Amino acid sequence: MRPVGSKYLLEEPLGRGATGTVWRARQRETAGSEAAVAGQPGETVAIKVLKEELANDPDVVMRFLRERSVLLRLTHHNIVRTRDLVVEGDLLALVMDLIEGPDLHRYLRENGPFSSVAACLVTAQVADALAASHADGVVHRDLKPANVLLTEDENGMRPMLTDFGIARLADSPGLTRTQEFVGTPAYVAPESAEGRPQTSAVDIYGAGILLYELVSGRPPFSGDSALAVLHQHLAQEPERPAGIPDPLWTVIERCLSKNPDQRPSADNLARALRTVAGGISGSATPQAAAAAMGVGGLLAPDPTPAQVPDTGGGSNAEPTQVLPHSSGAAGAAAAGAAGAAAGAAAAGYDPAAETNVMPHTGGPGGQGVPGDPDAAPTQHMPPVPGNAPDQSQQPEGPHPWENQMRAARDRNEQTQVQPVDPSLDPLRRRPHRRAAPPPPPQQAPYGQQSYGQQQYGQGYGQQQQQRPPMQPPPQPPPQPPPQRREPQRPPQREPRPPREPRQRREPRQRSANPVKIPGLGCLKGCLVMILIIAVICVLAWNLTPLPEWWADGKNFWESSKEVVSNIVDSVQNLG
Ligand SMILES: Nc1ncnc2c1ncn2[C@@H]1O[C@H](COP(=O)(O)OP(=O)(O)OP(=O)(O)O)[C@@H](O)[C@H]1O
Repeated sequence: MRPVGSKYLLEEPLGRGATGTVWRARQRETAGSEAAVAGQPGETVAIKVLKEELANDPDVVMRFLRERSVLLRLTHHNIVRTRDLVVEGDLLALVMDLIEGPDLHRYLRENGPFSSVAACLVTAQVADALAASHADGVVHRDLKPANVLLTEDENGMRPMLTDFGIARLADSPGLTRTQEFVGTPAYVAPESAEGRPQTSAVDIYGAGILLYELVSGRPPFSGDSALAVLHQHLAQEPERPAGIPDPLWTVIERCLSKNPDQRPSADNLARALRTVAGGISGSATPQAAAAAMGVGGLLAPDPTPAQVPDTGGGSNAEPTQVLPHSSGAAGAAAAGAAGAAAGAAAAGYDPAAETNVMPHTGGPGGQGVPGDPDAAPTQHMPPVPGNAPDQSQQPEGPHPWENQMRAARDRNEQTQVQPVDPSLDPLRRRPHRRAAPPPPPQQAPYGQQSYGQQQYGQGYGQQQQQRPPMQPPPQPPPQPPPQRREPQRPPQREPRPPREPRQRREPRQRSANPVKIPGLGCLKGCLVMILIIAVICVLAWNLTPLPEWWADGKNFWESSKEVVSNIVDSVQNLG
């Protein structure tokens, strides 16, 4: 069993995705006040340990720390709760509630498609989770059956949406340096595939695909390669599976609109699906059936969808929305690319596979490059020539956070999760970023307002999971006796006021001439100048008639000695 921080022990792997491995783990001791759920010793939890390449990416680390309060406060009846975020040396991990049931992908594989009514009711709960997160400004961006876990409660099967924040953590400039984006081809919205501005409507598209898959057993678009699938998202209408009631098909079609503005809000989707479920069930009343037939009127879009900045999708003011994204290829490029690149990405492509790291729709003839052996279905594709982001915007030199991480690693820190002061966010000043990151989420709401109180005081109130109020954060808990740590840390000092960030200094230029001019304070220069003067004097003495005029033909050394002894005599006489 491997410890994670001082608080958790990894027991056995539950599964592996493109962004990390999920472990069943046990709480070793109660977590400190920095965790959303302190937990009890012996309690079982699920821990997602992020892949090394993510954990080593300073941008991911920065976002991990900065967004911890967003992730920790995202609580809903249908969202797997994130209990804690752990940073320890090279390791980044999310501690979650352990859900014992299967995920929807596995459930579908083992049990086949759902009835139309069941599919509506399951997707309605997923839409509830999306409505809550969108209201908080969080866009999931990787909605798919594998990210919906099923648990049983007194009301039957309850879907729980997980992996919130993973896409946003993984979608790092460090990764997008290679002009890739994170997503799963079968569930990627057209605007994401094309690199157009993204909003919470991408999640509605994902919900539409999920709903389609629940009733038909397969996603609407599939193909031999990732690009072939992306092409269909962009250009092809979904085929209507046999036996789907009209109102349900209306909902699916609206969710799968190519135009994000025509997709319903998550709230409206949930309401519409419940109306459809009520109207198509065997025991439906005529009124319920009529209401279901009029479902189109319930599918109003979100007038203020949560934005995904840096995709061109919104302002940078919202801390919860920063999802940097590299620019992508035009739809036409994708369409043209699909066929040509089909062979490149064909091998091993599974439309329902785990999150893929995908290019922004590669250009014609794109060749696959070796993928990550840890995540076999992950597909890396080359960038489109001419669509590569401006190289001048690439970061140069070490990332400011590298120093902080290195310092943390050198101290061999255990479970240090620190809130980040917005004024200290070094990325705000990074020249390569187009958009300054927004201020980090406020610490104040901890313990003051539960998520449900903030967003759904009345509506979904009874569905909210109330988190126990938290202690005011920043005083770190006393450290456990160090196992590997060398010297004892000094006692906690008063927190310092935020310092003005230092400008990065240009590396010092060495002069082409290593000898400084005398008079500018350089001893070496003085000595060299004295030497030069002495050489000039010797040359002048030997090559000019100076000795005849001045010293009756004596050589340089004799006359020099005479001059020096005269000076010494004069000084002594003066004394
Ligand atoms: N909180 C949890 N409790 C129990 N099992 C979980 C939990 N979270 C994830 N799992 C399981 O762990 C496995 C891997 O999860 P992970 O999220 O890494 O997979 P994935 O969604 O395919 O990956 P990715 O989103 O990175 O592509 C899945 O089978 C999932 O069912």
